[in-house]
Amino acid sequence: MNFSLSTDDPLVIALIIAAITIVAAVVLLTLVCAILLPSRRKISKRQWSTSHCLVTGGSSGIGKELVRNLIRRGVKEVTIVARNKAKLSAAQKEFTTYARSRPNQSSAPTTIHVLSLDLSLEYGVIETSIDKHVSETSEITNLFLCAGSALARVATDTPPTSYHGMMSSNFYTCTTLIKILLPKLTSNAFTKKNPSSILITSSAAGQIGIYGYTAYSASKFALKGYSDALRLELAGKACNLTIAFPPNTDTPGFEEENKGKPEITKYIEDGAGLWSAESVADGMVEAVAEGYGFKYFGVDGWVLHNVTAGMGEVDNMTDFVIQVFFGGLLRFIGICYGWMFRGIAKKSA
Ligand SMILES: CCCCCCCCCCCCCCCC(=O)[C@@H](N)CO
Repeated sequence: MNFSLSTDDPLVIALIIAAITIVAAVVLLTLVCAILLPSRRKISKRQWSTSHCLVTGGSSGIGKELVRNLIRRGVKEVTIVARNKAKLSAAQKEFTTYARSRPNQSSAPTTIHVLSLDLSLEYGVIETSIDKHVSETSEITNLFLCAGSALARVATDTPPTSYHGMMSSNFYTCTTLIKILLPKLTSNAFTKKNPSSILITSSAAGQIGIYGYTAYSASKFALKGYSDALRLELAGKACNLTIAFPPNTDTPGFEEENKGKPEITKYIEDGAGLWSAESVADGMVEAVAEGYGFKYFGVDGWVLHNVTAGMGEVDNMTDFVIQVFFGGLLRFIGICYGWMFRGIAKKSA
């Protein structure tokens, strides 16, 4: 048979048309996304040097490492918000020394403010305290919400009040501060070249319901729903919103939550590894500096992020291509993991 005869074959012609259609669709969709995708607003080095960062939960764990990271970036002022006065003044002392000893200083050492405040108090009390602090220092330009805690219990072992407790420590701490500071963070003082920023700390357990995290997962999922809705309010405003989904992180809080944690929970979450607070904090600040909407950690985090994309905003071109063209494959992997987790839970039932 010669060549011209085989291209006459209707099957070959159909295949060629199909291939051209698929390639054209991929190119067209990607092009449309490239045009419609809003450009990321980065925070420049110069801008950090004029910023006042407020960090909740900044006296311990990820929040504390995040403060250290901000000092290294040469931010102008940091306010650490936490409950424990003794821990706060210890952190203030430690960080003031650290700020002064920071090598290669191109800007003045960071000023460390502390604000002792129980973020589970009534809204009015918190608002008064924050307003007073701002008037005594300067306007907040970057908000880092790292306060939170974890309870690892199955539903039958979770006291009813612990659901309120988890929402109060992980969710309301964020919504309250954003309510207070959002008008200023979205004011005309900020521009596309000089944006303000908000970081919300969810968890990998805010992307996937993990055995033994009934109350905790719920509070971290709440942050995802909240931030998806809030992101739309920020359209056209020069305020970046980043939500982070860290895996297990080596902190005092993690040691605390491990007491009484079900073995199955430990087994499942161990799969994503144990990260240092320093690397998680650095990843989060870097994501904020780069203007990313979502921050995940490691390969598991990457898969979880793309498989749970749902109706959330698309962050960048890579995510667009992965989610649109490989979403089905990732979902299949997710289903297989689900079967595995179900098997683990069933065996110990
Ligand atoms: C589709 C396939 C994806 C597969 C990967 C699944 C692995 C799941 C591991 C998740 C680890 C979650 C840790 C959260 C820990 C946490 O937030 C608390 N310890 C708080 O301190």
